[in-house]
Amino acid sequence: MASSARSMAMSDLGDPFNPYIPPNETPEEKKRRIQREKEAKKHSEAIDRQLKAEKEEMEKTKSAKLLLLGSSESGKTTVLKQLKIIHGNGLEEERRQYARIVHLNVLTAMKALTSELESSGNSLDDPKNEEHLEKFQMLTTIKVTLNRNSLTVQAAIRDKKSDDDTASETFREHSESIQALWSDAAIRKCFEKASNIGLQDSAKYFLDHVERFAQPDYVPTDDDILQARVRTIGVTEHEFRIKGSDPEIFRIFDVGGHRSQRQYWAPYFDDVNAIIFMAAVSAFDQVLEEDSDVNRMRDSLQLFDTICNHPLFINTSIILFLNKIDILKKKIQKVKVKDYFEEYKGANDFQSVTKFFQRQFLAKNSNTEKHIYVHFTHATDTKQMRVIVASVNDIVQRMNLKASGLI
Ligand SMILES: Nc1nc2c(ncn2[C@@H]2O[C@H](COP(=O)(O)OP(=O)(O)OP(=O)(O)O)[C@@H](O)[C@H]2O)c(=O)[nH]1
Ligand SMILES: [Mg+2]
Repeated sequence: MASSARSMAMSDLGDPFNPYIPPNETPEEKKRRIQREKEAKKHSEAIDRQLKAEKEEMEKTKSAKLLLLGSSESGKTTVLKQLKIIHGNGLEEERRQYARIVHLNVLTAMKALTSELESSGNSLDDPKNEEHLEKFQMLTTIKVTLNRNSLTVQAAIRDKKSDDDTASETFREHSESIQALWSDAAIRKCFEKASNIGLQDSAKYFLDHVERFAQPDYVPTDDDILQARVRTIGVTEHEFRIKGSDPEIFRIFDVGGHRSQRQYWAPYFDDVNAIIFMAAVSAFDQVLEEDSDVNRMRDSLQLFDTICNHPLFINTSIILFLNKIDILKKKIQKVKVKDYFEEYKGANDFQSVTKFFQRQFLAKNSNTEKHIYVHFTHATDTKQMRVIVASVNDIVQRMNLKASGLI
């Protein structure tokens, strides 16, 4: 008897919902009591759930919603990566998955160069490199596979499970040939000449580091990830908490800028606090990948016109990032803006050219009340982006104070 009483007391101690058991409880009373306790627990859980939902809703209304918009390759996802470095948990989550994107980027860059060499009718400078060229040209047949792979890479980053390593295997099989070809003067000539052969802006960065990327234990650095290019498909949402700012939570939406992707933007146009519109100022002499009849800069200007004057964005502030200024600086030493924009009468120097493009964008805005903040950016440079991100944060906070009537 004594031992059973003790064992009962011990089991009571372990149950917080059962602090007291009436003595001489009949089985019927026990059943009712357990039923009551179950209901109390259910009720308390429902209250917890409601409180949690209210807290989430409150945080949502206290957060700032920002859209990253712009044409393809303008640098939207790069800015997002910088935000992860500056205000998030860094790039650890995607670091390993990026190895195959880096490998794919190298393959794609060399593919564009060898195709250009072929169509120009020129031959390699060093005949010893012929065997490497032949080996590389065999890749034509798997180009489709590589493109498909770039999409699965993006899916892999999202759901973090994919062991499809075709790109890395192909890269390692060809890394020696790529290095030999990249050192050939005829290939270098193709690189210097062509700005419209499908070469991504970071092609040189990737081709210069092939040896490091080919190491069996290669893990991408932050810079490798910032330079890597994978086209965004669909729209992705990212949340950042910036301590000490008001609001603290920033919800940032990164969209795909390719023309086929723009149809997916509209559902995200409600309750937007600010738009970061990105345009690559260096792209004035390039055409769209999706339509070789359209100049990239003119496409950006047209898109900016649509966004700026969109009925849902009448009062939405726009932060305009005129990006890739590092590439622009180099490019205008050789390429004349007036060859692509006949209306341009100024000098071909950085100050005059950037002023001209800034005016072109601002002229699209038909609402004089609307604020458009302009920044000249170099999105792959973390140091510069720290300063830019801080000033974007200032703008959003000022907007917030204004909205609350405090200023
Ligand atoms: N040199 C240089 N490269 C940049 C800069 N900004 C972005 N890039 C590179 O440009 C390429 C395209 O950048 P993304 O950020 O992927 O472009 P995106 O706007 O997200 O493109 P979509 O997803 O297709 O809409 C990447 O290889 C980046 O590393 C810049 O300011 N300077
Ligand atoms: Mg992107």
